[in-house]
Amino acid sequence: MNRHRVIAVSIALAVVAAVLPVVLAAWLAWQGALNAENARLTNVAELALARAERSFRGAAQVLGTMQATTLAPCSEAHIAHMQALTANTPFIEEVGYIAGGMLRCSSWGVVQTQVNATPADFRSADGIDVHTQVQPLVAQGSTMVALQQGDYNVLILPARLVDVITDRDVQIGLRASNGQWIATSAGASAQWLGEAHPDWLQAQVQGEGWQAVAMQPREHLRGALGRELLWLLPIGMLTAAVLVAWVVWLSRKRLSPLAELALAVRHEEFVVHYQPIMQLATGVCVGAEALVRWQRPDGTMVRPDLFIPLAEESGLVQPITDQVVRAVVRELGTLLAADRSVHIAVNLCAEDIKSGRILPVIDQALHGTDVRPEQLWLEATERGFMAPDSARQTIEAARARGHSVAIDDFGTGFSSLQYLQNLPLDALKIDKAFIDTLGAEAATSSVTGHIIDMARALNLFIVAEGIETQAQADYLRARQVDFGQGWLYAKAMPAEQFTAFYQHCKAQVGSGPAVVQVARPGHAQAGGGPLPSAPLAK
Ligand SMILES: Nc1nc2c(ncn2[C@@H]2O[C@H](COP(=O)(O)O[C@H]3[C@@H](O)[C@H](n4cnc5c(=O)[nH]c(N)nc54)O[C@@H]3COP(=O)(O)O)[C@@H](O)[C@H]2O)c(=O)[nH]1
Repeated sequence: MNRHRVIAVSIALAVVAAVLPVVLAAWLAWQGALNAENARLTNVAELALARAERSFRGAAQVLGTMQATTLAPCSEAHIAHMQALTANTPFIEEVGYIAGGMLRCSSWGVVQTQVNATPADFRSADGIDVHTQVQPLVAQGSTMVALQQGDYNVLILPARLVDVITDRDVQIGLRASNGQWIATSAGASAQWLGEAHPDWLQAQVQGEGWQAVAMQPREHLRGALGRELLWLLPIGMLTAAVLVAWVVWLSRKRLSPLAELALAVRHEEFVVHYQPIMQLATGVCVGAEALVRWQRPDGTMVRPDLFIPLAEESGLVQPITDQVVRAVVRELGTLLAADRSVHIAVNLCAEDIKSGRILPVIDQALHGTDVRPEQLWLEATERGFMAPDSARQTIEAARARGHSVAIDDFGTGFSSLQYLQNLPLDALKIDKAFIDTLGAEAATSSVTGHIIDMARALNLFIVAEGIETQAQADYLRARQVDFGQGWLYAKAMPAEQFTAFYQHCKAQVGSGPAVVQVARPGHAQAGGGPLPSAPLAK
């Protein structure tokens, strides 16, 4: 993913991270309010049902008591008994005695009135007939519910059945299991309660033979929603803030140079350019230095001095070196196999010189190819040789395989001449900074001569880096410096161009001797003896 896509995806994620928790909090608050109001409404319906069941139980007891009485019907004692039961049983308005289709007497006294012989609306489970719309014969007024068993009935004021303390606009209804409405709270109608109303919440509770219904306007939810939002919204906003911070942190991490470099390593976004190395005395091209470049997906090329330090710091330089080694064999394998006088110098990091990790990697890259180890030179800066014991082991192992080893950027680090003398190196590359001073009358220009003398004393091949002028080349040739590279000859170029450059050079001035020799003499003494894998005889 390129930078722009990462930024676009990060922005999209940040928006989602900011909005989603808040929307979720609002939805949870809505659900919480809905649940709370439904629970409240269910509670009201349960209370109404309990109250109705209590009333019916009381009425059934009264009916049972009256049927068991042996008092003479409508006698004073009989009427007094009905009055006492009416007074002592909550919810009951009247107890009546019916015989021969006439209400003979009731808790009000002797009546003797014809009773409408309408069939009961339903019969309860315990055999009591229930008439829901009864106009009392004695106490004229509101319609009552009449419960009748045998010769007795009791009248109940329906509103009392659902008389639960609740909000004013909560409406309650009670109906039998056959759907027959028995009672509704004040202001509510059975018909209205039986219909669906989208602006109202409804709760139903089923009892044994009865069902209580409670309804309230949805606008009640507003208060409950406000209460839920009060604690859920801050949590949602806090979560959103944490998520947005996390997305920002992730995207910054992903956009960090290190993350980009790690991705480049994973996607193998590196290309190798080759800067020709020339024999100064003859102008023969003897090989090239492999120099890595990072080619980003958008095509831009990143210079190694911009990412190699970070790669070294993070350890990513090792997989980069591996990719360079593989690229060299892949791109120049044919040239190297066809012409043994060509060598390619590969830059190693300090860690690889210390550990020797790179050697089996090179073995594997060369395996199955016709490229000889002698054609791969290994370069490392002075930093790589700071731990002389481990460096010595790696150099010896490399040389035993046939590679030549050079110290790169010589003079810019903290080389100790003592360990330099004791390391079995093949070549020394003089840093461009010293070549730049040649002919400039600078104080450091005299140092260049001393470096050349010292390298010669150690019997090392000398390679001068960054030759830009003919005067520099002339000076170096006069001082018998072996090889040179720099813009005077050529800049680093892709493999194909280098192959063409080499072939052209070879056609003009010929090639050097083979770097692969039949019997390779050992390094008699570090820094002193004959050089084993020299590309050209000294
Ligand atoms: N560990 C690894 N380091 C690597 C690898 N590839 C390169 N590098 C190191 O990166 C540094 C910068 O390299 P680069 O930008 O490629 O520059 C090289 C030459 O292009 C440049 N050069 C050569 N001749 C001239 C010249 O005449 N003038 C001029 N201004 N510049 C010139 O010098 C660099 C060569 O450096 P050196 O390696 O010291 O020979 C650099 O330190 C590379 O080492 C890699 O694969 N691994």
